[in-house]
Amino acid sequence: MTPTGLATAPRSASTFLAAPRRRLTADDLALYLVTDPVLSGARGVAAVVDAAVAGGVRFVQLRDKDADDASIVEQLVELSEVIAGRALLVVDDRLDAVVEARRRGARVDGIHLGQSDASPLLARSVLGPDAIVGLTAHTPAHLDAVRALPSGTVDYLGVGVIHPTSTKADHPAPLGVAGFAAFAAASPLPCVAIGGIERIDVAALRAAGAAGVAVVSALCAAPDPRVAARKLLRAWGAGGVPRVLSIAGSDPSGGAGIQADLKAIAANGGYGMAAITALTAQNTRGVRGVHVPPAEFLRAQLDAISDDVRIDAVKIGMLAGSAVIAEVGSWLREHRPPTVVLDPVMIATSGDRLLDSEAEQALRALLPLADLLTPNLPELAVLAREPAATSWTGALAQAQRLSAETGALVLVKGGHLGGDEAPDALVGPSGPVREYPGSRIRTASTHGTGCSLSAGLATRRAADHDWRDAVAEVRSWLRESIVAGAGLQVGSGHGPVSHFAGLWRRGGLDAAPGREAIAAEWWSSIAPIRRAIDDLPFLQRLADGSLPEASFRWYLAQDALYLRDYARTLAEASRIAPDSAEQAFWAHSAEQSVIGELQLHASMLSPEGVGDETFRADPAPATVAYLDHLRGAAFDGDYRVLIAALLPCFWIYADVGTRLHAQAGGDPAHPFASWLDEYADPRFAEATEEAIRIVTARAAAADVQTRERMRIAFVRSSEHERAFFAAAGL
Ligand SMILES: Nc1ncnc2c1ncn2[C@@H]1O[C@H](COP(=O)(O)OP(=O)(O)O)[C@@H](O)[C@H]1O
Ligand SMILES: Cc1ncc(COP(=O)(O)O)c(N)n1
Ligand SMILES: [Mg+2]
Repeated sequence: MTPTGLATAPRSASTFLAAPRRRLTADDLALYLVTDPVLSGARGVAAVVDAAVAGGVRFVQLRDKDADDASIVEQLVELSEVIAGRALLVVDDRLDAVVEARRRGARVDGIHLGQSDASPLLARSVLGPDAIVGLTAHTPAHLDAVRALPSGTVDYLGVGVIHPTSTKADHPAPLGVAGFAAFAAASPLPCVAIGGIERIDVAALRAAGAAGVAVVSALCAAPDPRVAARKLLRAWGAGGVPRVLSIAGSDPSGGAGIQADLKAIAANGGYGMAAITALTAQNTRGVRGVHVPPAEFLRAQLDAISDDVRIDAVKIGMLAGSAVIAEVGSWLREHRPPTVVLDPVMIATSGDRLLDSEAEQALRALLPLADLLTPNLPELAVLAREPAATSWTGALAQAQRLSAETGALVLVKGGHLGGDEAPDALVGPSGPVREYPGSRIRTASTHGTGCSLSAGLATRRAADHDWRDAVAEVRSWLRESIVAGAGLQVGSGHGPVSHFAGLWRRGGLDAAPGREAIAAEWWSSIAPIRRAIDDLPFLQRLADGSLPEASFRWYLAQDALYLRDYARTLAEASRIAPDSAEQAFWAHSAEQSVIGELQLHASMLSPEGVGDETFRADPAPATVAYLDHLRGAAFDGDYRVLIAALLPCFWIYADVGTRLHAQAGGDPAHPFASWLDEYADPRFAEATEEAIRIVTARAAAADVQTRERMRIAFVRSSEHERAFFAAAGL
């Protein structure tokens, strides 16, 4: 078969569409926010709603007893924009306001009625069969009245109060949890508990049969409603495995598209679902054909999922063409889950087109609906309508413009820059939020890396992680999976990554890589830095003895300044070490730096006696920068990050020292013999091995975020090592 382009198939006999839609999914009611203008304070109700919805609230009731109808309409219009389809919105009591807000284009899903408000029958007939109608109830007589209504008139009951509360004047006698349980058992409709509910009540109310808990002050008066919502949902038992939907194309070879996404979601701890936008006929060598089923059928897949399942995050991949984009956009506007990651797939790793060129404009319109975009450099350029960036700083600036234009965060992937580095950066409207340095892994197993990255990110974010941490964690997982990809032996082109490499190696999701694997990964992380150090003329001429004496003295004077404070950070590591063997090791290393290495420097700098010339030099910028980095790590207070920052001064010196010593041939007449001997000393090699053992053991025992922070501290120190040697100039 030859490439067919992006042909859309005609509606075939096997395509059927049946779509009875339900108003409420099982857990929309789990955490129900009732707004309060006073408790929301100066930040305002809209800000509280925005944060609470970001924290997982899926049901919002606007309640403002004092506002007039015009103000309620205004507020509904504003809240409907803020919510943007991420949650259902109803209003307390005001039927006319719903009608008017809807007329003005607001999405208002329904109404909540008190016993003395308009009748449920009237509300249902005015708002139509798809609207949500809720009713307050707390007595057996209320239940009898509900049973007398035609079925489908009321969707849920708000039942309370559970505890005495100040947010409802003249509330009835509190039911307590036991009273609620008795009421819910007799009710024909789902019952949401309301009234003075705090986090400690949530589990008991769920056990008592509640369909959800409605809260006012627990969210409106919370310092951060997003965090408060997360905690309440966790207490409800909803904080578990995130449900993640991939909307993407199929890759039958299993390396990219939905197949990669489902593996990436599972490997990162999520439950994966997939709605297929297009089928590709591809393998590791390229794409042979693309078949795009009718967009209405994609919509049927999406509706089938969202009618039944609470979706915590969506990852969007291959969209093929504008019809699919329009369908995804319209679905997203109605059901926007709390997390949306959009990987603007345009061209496959093999170079084949996965998006019609005329669909680029339509894709741009979709971007504001995403929370995070993950373009590679060519895709970034297309979206920004600019030529492709040729430098990393250029790419960051381009990403900043795209973020400002779309309101989404942008993860720029430096993979397409070429060279030894494969950095990524998280960029917001005011510039980079965090950069993630990383060396390029030499491998052909990169098919589906972009798909896997974006699906992993949606999952980690939905599991309650900060975007910055989510990126660090997913990168660490993906790098391990890329390294292991070749071992799968799938295909002869760009092979897939091994999504479960970490799991298979150790037989558990939380298991950390072993010490040796960490040492190997970190050492390979700094391969380009080590190569750059080896290429410095300063070190080459130190080895062959041709380095001018003055350059060497300059270097020694800086190194003396460095060692004095390096010894102090070693002592700090000793001070905060959690066990006495490590405490002794760092204390001994501090002592060695002062009495061993520093005395050598002093004797070479001022042969007359210690102290004379040793610390006279002005510290060079590279010296200051390196020491600031170490002191920053010490100040940060995490022992593990501090010792990771201290490690390159052992490891790189032992490595460079041994090789220079070998090059110099152990010649006692060599002008720099005593310096070369010091760092090639077997005792220094032993100390280095011990330092590597201690640091990598701590890394293996650390959580994945700390491990990544350790690795980054290690890479930064290594870069300071290079800059320090380079500063000696020539
Ligand atoms: N050879 C590699 N070494 C290290 N990281 C890589 C390599 N190839 C891709 N990555 C990482 O995989 C992720 C996906 O990037 P990339 O392959 O550039 O995206 P895409 O597949 O969309 O072109 C990025 O985090 C990137 O840094
Ligand atoms: C169905 C499908 N979707 C996406 C990609 C892009 O893959 P990559 O992650 O390598 O950019 C692909 N090759 N096939
Ligand atoms: Mg890609």
